[in-house]
Amino acid sequence: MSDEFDVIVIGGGPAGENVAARAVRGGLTAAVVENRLLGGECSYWACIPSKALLRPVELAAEVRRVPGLTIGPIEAGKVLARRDEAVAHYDDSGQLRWLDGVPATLLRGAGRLDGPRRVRVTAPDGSERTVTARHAVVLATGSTPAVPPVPGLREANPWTSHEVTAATSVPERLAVIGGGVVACEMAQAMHGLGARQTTMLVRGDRLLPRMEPFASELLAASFADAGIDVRFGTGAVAVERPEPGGKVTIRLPDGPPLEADELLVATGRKPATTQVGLDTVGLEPGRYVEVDDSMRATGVDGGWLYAVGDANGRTLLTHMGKYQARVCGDVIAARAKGEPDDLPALRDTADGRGAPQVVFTDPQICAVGLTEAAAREAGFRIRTVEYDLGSVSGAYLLGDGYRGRAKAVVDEDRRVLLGVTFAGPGVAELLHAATIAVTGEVPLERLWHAVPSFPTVSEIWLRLLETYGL
Ligand SMILES: Cc1cc2nc3c(=O)[nH]c(=O)nc-3n(C[C@H](O)[C@H](O)[C@H](O)COP(=O)(O)OP(=O)(O)OC[C@H]3O[C@@H](n4cnc5c(N)ncnc54)[C@H](O)[C@@H]3O)c2cc1C
Ligand SMILES: NC(=O)c1ccc[n+]([C@@H]2O[C@H](COP(=O)([O-])OP(=O)(O)OC[C@H]3O[C@@H](n4cnc5c(N)ncnc54)[C@H](O)[C@@H]3O)[C@@H](O)[C@H]2O)c1
Repeated sequence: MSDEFDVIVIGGGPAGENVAARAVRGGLTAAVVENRLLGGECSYWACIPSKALLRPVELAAEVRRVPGLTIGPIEAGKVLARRDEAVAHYDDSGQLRWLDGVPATLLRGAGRLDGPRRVRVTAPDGSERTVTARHAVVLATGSTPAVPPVPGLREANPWTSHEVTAATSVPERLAVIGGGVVACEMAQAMHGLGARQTTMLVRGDRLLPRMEPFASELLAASFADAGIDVRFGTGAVAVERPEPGGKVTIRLPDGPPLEADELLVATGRKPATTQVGLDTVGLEPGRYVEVDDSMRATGVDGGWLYAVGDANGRTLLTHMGKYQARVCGDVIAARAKGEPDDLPALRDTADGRGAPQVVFTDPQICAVGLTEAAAREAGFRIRTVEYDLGSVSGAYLLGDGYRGRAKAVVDEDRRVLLGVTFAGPGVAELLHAATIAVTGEVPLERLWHAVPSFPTVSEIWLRLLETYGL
């Protein structure tokens, strides 16, 4: 096997895989170094299993809202079995076949930079080899869960996103530290699959603090209805678990301690860049790798190092990592061939403006662009419009007691949308229309002619524009 490739990608998650595919499409050779499973965190311990666990919970809630249908308890065992199928039983041979077809080479093992354009790969059997990149090395090593320094927490061996998405049973009593996306999605999944007591310890005053406040409120109301105990302004001050895998006691700032059978820590991520040899190329290990809009790492002589996906910290979402990967693979190919490297498609212009995101809870929460607070902070002259989604015929027909809301943030100087947020059952598929409107900076007067079909939830677009005054 060759020891030289045009491009070497360290990390075979969704971002890394896509860099390799685009570079090969551009006429280059590529190798992907992966030390666990090709497909990355997203395929086995994040997006895919979490959504497989949430789907029946969401569907059961939808069915319960429609009179005339009855539904029994969810059979957690069957849901966990379907999750196992969704993660291909933690076997990446399907992904390998895909990579072979690209075609690109898999180097199974841990990759580490070893000076400019060199990567040392330690195979699972401990053997080592050094491979060289003719044009570029791309770091796509992702991120790992951050565990806060609470006394006793690490020793208690809590669940992180990794363990909860791979759970083989549902704990009777689950405690969750955090109020972000992982905490909300996984608290709902475990509660819906049968946890008898689910308690969330949220240090702030609302769930999903980066979303519009109304979305946080709707979600909190839904959790309260479902019997999830959400406690704001609190957190763990100490954790005890005398028996490995046994009962956990969580000491709180005040009041009696909380007892649980399992504890999930969902307090954000840290970059997986401590063990990748950043020090050999003049960068500081353990930090997000700062990149320019062509995904090239800043501060590295020769401009041969790139970073995509979670590893650069721009936006920790699969679709954004894959978008960056397309930019990166294409720009590397253009530069290698001496072609223009500054075309619009060769720059990341979507990060930093409020990337589209769907939180797959019930209600679903999704948003793109700027929230009202972010737009004000950025100095825009704005007006906001809100509308009750339950008053839209298409939403009403989805089920009784449909609760949802939408909000648009309008740039008053240009009369275009800066951001849109939807909260409600089944709103995820509304988001891409908003993404097109915001990214395309479609004038409201033009948007008026995009007529939504009756009776769909998309009629919310008409109602928002009417509320604005069109
Ligand atoms: C529970 C959960 C649910 C999520 N749900 C969603 C969702 O619904 N939608 C969404 O858009 N995002 C979601 N995310 C975020 C998403 O998982 C990440 O943004 C995405 O996985 C990042 O992709 P990546 O390719 O950058 O990194 P990863 O997917 O983390 O892949 C990195 C790969 O690099 C490998 N690697 C690391 N170091 C080395 C090394 N030294 N040598 C060789 N290989 C190495 C790892 O083994 C891994 O396979 C979720 C995250 C979590 C935790
Ligand atoms: N559906 C999706 O798109 C999806 C699903 C899951 C995860 N993700 C992505 O994965 C990433 C990680 O998710 P996450 O939920 O772990 O992170 P997050 O940043 O969304 O939320 C972390 C939460 O933990 C809190 N927190 C931080 N430190 C704490 C501490 N010491 N004590 C108590 N609380 C603390 C924060 O205030 C925040 O509310 C996010 O960027 C998210 O976008 C996306």
